[in-house]
Amino acid sequence: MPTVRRIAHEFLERNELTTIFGNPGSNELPFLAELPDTFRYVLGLHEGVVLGMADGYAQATGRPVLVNLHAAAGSGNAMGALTNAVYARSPLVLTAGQQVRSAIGMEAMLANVGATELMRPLVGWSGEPTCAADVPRSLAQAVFEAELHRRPSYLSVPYDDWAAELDPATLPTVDRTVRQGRAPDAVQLADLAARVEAARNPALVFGGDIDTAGLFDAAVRLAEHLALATWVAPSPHRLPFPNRHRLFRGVLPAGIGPLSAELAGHDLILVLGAPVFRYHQHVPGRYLPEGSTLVQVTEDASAAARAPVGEALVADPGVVIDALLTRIPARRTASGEPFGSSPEPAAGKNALHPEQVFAALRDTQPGDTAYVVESTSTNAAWWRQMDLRHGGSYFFPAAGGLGFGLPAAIGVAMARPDRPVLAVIGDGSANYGITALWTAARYRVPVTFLILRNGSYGALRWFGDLLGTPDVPGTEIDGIDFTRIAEGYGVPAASVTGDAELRTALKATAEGPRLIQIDTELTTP
Ligand SMILES: Cc1ncc(Cn2c(C)c(CCOP(=O)(O)OP(=O)(O)O)sc2=O)c(N)n1
Ligand SMILES: [Ca+2]
Repeated sequence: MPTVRRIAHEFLERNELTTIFGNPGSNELPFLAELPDTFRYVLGLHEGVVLGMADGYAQATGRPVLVNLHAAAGSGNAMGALTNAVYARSPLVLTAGQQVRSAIGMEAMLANVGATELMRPLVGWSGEPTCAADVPRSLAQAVFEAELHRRPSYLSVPYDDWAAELDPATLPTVDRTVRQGRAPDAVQLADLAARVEAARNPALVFGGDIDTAGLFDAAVRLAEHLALATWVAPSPHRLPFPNRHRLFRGVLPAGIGPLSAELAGHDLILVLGAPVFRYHQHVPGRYLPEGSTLVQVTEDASAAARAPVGEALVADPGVVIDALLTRIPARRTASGEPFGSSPEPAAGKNALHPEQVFAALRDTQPGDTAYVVESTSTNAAWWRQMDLRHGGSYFFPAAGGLGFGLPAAIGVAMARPDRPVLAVIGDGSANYGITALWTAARYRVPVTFLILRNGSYGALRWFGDLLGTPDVPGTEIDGIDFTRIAEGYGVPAASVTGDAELRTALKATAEGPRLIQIDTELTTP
């Protein structure tokens, strides 16, 4: 009779979960034994890195991804990175080994006490089978829960279950398929189209889910068809619309009052694929401008339920975009070049200004480069200088949890070997996932890691001023040499100064991973 392990491997293979991101302990070895050759195990040296790589991979493929962690200690290490995956709506399937059932209550070593509660409220579903015979079904449920709700799930399995033999005839079927469709009905679509048509001055706001769902080009078609001013929702973890498009008006500010002021004059605000909204620094004010109404279209029922303002339609934004394109006559106005150009970059005094660094990226990197960005004081400079015109071009930690950038860049590069991948990482952020450099070297992942070294937690210096606490400790991190750290992990590295040296380094090609360190001037986000 087949073992639980073999049935589980067969289920995972059938559902294309054959890349496992993990860091093992003794509890996990019985699951990892006898892995079929079709599986690929990607080792990360810290569970935060494991989770970040899986998040990048899941975002770049759009598919559920298997993660294998070591009991409570490994699961706990992954929780920071897990907050990003939750808000990126990445369908991760977290599995962790557990002590044998009879040793959990006595809290023997490596017992994951309260395992199903450990990862809540972050995961959507969490389970630990009550017997070996329920492991295959539980694994299937963990996969389908993650895929249906686009929220990580967590499965804890006692390590002696995997070798148990089962009679397949007695098993709940694990070759099920589970699909969902969220198409609004004809009346809902007609109502929405009528509201957009009747609006005097509607505005579009696209969120990161538009890019995750592969709707970047559809968003451009809708904006151009309706000739509407278009924003990106605040705190974007993905770019859903070309940031140099003539209809693009910017990333909305992440304060309640400033966001509302930015949309003044628009009587209908149509939000597609975003929560309403991912505010950040608390700047109170009206949620909407006087006389404005808001309609949110999202697949994320929880985001719809928790919004503080507006109406929501829980539906596939792609279906709604298609419906608006067919139901509303085109309003094409100005023709000509749809894209504008970037302004002259601000110049640094003692080191390069981040705008100069980003202008160098724009001028030297291929147009389809996928950028993984985690440099928290340079967002304004980034959007002023970059010219991103393709879907899947921008990834940022969705919950602002640092340690995403280095690992996620590896995950994106593994998922998309057809696209160049470049990580733009602050010298603060780099330390939270630095062990990812070993994985990049070990698997020869062709990523360029660009470290912006301003010697500080720049964003916190800005927040300190904003919050009236300018003299707080713990924001200076000068003196770190990432080239020597990178070399220690096996990644070739160079430190460059000045624009010309940076451009020369960026134009060079590399077979595997490489790190470039550049000193930059401290700026405000
Ligand atoms: C896991 C984690 N720890 C701490 C923080 C707090 N934090 C920290 C420490 C920031 C500074 C990041 O510094 P950096 O060098 O990466 O980028 P800048 O200098 O451009 O801000 S921004 C921020 O929110 C965080 N977001 N996530
Ligand atoms: Ca910094």
